[in-house]
Amino acid sequence: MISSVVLDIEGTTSPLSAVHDILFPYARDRIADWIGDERPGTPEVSDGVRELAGADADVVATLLDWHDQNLKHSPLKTLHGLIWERGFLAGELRGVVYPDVRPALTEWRERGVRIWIYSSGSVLAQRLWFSKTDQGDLLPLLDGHFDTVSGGPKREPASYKHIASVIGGRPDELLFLSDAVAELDAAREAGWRTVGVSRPEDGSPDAGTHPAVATFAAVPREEFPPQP
Ligand SMILES: CSCCC(=O)C(=O)COP(=O)(O)O
Ligand SMILES: [Mg+2]
Repeated sequence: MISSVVLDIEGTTSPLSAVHDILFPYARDRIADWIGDERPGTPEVSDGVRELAGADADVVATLLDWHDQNLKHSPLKTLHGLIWERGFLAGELRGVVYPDVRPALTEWRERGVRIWIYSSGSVLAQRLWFSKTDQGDLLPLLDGHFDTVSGGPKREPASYKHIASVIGGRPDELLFLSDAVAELDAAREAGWRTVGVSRPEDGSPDAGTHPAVATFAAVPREEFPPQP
């Protein structure tokens, strides 16, 4: 029986375009000024960049290069979250989720299933994203969040073993939903159940050897606890 569902964001709960066309450019435009003006988080982000890229690395150039390559390095994702926080608080940004997400999360919770987010976006960014969506505040439907700092890299089976040890339950009681086959492969290698989300709107690749759905409404419920 499924006890927890763990959800990716980009391409799974939310359109790729909302992240790539809105969030990412918003952050890129502000990276140089944020570091140059030493705004909050700058020392930690800069230390993290130098740790990964070398002590002599040009911090801003490295961050911009990582951003342009869509690398998921934690210092960049931390900085994204800090920049987006300003945007959310100023009302310039808001979360976007597919219409099938809220009804599914509500139903799964009614069945007693716990729901978690695991994204490369920082936990700060995730919480902002789900607290101010076009469908209202979804945070009350979520049990917790993992990012690359608290969960580890998303393509490593060890990350899923670690998350399992935090949320509890046998691996085969845990279901991971993602649009990325490499992430699904890593979760399956850790013993989890997997469902690939291939959203036609996103032009998502198919889910390889994983069961695939186009919306959360189609996620098979046979292994979920019954509805009360
Ligand atoms: C609102 S979190 C922003 C998503 C993000 O920064 C990202 O890199 C997408 O990663 P995901 O693991 O959700 O595919
Ligand atoms: Mg994704």
